[in-house]
Amino acid sequence: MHYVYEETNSLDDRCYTTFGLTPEILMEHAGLALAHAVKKKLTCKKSALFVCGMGNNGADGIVAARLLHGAYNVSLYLPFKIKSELAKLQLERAKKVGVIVVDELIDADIYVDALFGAGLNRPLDDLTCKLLETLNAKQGYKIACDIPSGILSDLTLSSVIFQANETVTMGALKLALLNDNVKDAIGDIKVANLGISRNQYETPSSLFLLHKSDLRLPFRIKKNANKGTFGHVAIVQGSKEGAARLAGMGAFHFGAGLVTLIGEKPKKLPIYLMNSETLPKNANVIVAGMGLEMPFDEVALKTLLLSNTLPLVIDASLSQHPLLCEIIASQKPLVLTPHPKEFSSILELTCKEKVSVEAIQANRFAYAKRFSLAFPHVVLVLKGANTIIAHNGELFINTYGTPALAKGGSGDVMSGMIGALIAQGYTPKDAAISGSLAHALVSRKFTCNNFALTPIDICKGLKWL
Ligand SMILES: NC(=O)C1=CN([C@@H]2O[C@H](COP(=O)(O)OP(=O)(O)OC[C@H]3O[C@@H](n4cnc5c(N)ncnc54)[C@H](O)[C@@H]3O)[C@@H](O)[C@H]2O)[C@@H](O)CC1
Ligand SMILES: Nc1ncnc2c1ncn2[C@@H]1O[C@H](COP(=O)(O)OP(=O)(O)O)[C@@H](O)[C@H]1O
Ligand SMILES: [K+]
Repeated sequence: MHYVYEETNSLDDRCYTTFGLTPEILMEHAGLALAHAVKKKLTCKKSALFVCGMGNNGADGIVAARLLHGAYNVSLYLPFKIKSELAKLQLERAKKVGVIVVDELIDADIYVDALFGAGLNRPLDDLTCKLLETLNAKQGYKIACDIPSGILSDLTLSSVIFQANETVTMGALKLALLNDNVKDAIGDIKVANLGISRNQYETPSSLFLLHKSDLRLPFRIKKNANKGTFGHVAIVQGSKEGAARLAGMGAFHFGAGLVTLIGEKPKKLPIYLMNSETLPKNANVIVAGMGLEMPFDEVALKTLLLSNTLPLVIDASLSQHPLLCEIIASQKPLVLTPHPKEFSSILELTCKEKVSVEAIQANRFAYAKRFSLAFPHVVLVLKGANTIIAHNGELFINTYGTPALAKGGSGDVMSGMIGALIAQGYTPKDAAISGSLAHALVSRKFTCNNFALTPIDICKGLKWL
């Protein structure tokens, strides 16, 4: 996993004060990384246009244009009067080496957005939005310098954002690139070294971007084993039977030795899933909430969930029921797996905070972090295009999910998978991280049309991870 930062100015400052680097050294490296990314897409016949703003983001673009000029067909477009001293200096240098400055948005094969970066602290005005719209409408490969213009430093968005195929971000990963609402605008992210290795540039952070290598699959190492070795997942069945069945399949396919659905005998049940009216004695985790329609027998459910010490995975309707407060108050090991609407209910129930889904989605990180600090024993899996696993103030961000997962039932499967890992001895936090990663990575394994993936495919795909 890699650290992620709300802001990187303090990391730049540390380079100056601790390592004796200068803003110019950092900028030369930022420009070099940007030039490198442009060069990869430029053949001798192709052209690149650097659209540069008035600040240091623009200055990075000017440096990159200077580095490429002579060997490649590049030009600069500067729609605003240059403000920053460094940008003025870089422009002077670029002109001295003969970089062409054009006075309109000309056609090119590659467009570089170096208009605004980390300094964008208020929404763009109409004129700039129009400029971005025109730029977005152009054919060609699009590269954003540091952050696509239009994403503000506080994670709010302008009405238009540069739509990048690729973002070359300076020094370290920024949280602003990882919110759900910019997933379509950032393209692939590359992190540029700024004259010092990334390890040295970075300081510890409580925010992490998960990597494939963080996935720990529940391989069976022990040879002298039996089904009991791999745990028993109990899944509470609701009136919508299919949901618990999918969770059960997710659990079984992800290595649980035994899986029992608790409730009336369902009409259809995969042959490997068991059914019981009561909690099996050897169950070691309970998964509940999916398919549970109100009203349900609250007293019976409360007894089932709270009259034992088993860890819980709570999903769907239970996120919206007052019983959740008692579950949290019980201090049992607990994983919550809400989507944003369910998380809105959780916040209202537990923090007495009415927060709309839109407000949550605008800054998922802040709400997830606040909740996890308020309830440090709870692991929150806030689902979305980029799922967040929050625990005691730490956020782990999983960006591997794809829209193939946007289908009824895929969340049920993931809750079952997390239950399976807890049953096999993972801590709730590790189970949430590996369960979420496996769920997302499976969606990338299928080469079928992405509209066709089903929750059952997710279960089946686990065997190929
Ligand atoms: N040492 C440094 O400072 C480094 C800076 N770097 C680059 O510098 C960028 C940050 O540069 P700046 O701080 O100059 O900021 P930007 O270049 O992102 O923005 C320029 C200026 O625009 C103004 N502004 C903010 N919102 C606006 C709006 N809605 N409409 C019009 N103007 C607005 C602000 O006053 C800001 O200073 C980074 O994103 C990165 O690309 C890199 O070169 C690495 C080193
Ligand atoms: N666009 C997307 N990109 C990545 N993952 C997605 C996307 N849409 C949905 N998902 C994932 O699919 C799952 C959907 O879960 P959920 O909304 O609870 O569905 P259900 O309750 O029907 O099972 C979540 O894990 C979510 O992160
Ligand atoms: K930019």
